[in-house]
Amino acid sequence: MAATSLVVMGVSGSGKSTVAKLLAGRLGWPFAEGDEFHPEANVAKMRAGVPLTDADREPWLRTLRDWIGEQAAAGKSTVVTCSALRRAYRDLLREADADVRFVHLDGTRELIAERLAHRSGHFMPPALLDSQFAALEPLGPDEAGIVVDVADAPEDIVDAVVARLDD
Ligand SMILES: Nc1ncnc2c1ncn2[C@@H]1O[C@H](COP(=O)(O)OP(=O)(O)OP(=O)(O)O)[C@@H](O)[C@H]1O
Ligand SMILES: O=C(O)[C@H](O)[C@@H](O)[C@H](O)[C@H](O)CO
Repeated sequence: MAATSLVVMGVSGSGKSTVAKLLAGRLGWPFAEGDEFHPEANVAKMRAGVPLTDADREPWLRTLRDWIGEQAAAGKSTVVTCSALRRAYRDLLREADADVRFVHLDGTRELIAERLAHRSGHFMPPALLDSQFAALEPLGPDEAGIVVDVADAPEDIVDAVVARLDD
């Protein structure tokens, strides 16, 4: 049985880091913060308020895919944060030799903008939120994964994900 990788996805500020760290702790699975896999040029671009292009994201997605694959080859299931906004990005991550499933943190622009307005110490400017929603393609019915509501508390979201792991 292949190892699983749960990719916690959604727009900037949807709570990926918050939820994924809790989830990884609960499951005891290795965790990767997708933000840390960006080439320096991508971080500089986002910091400057410029949305990433498909070409910018491709090398980043490849390194994440490779990390998932390496862990799976060692028999380890993983939790990863990655915005994974477009289906093509998720297709790339699914190339990993693992059971790759997505957890979409779904919420309104209003709620997420409000949270971003109160977050400090992060390179991603709130002004990029509209571009994130513009790029977002929700999970298709044929894509393995679940959608959770970010209005719920992080612990409740983790409970919901764990409860559905055996689906
Ligand atoms: N379910 C939640 N309820 C209340 N506040 C939350 C919830 N999830 C996250 N937050 C808060 O919202 C802000 C954004 O969360 P977080 O940094 O985890 O998002 P992110 O998706 O990882 O963002 P980015 O993609 O920009 O790194 C943080 O200040 C966090 O504390
Ligand atoms: O695809 C993207 O535009 C990026 O991945 C962003 O979403 C950031 O990495 C992150 O979510 C912001 O901190």
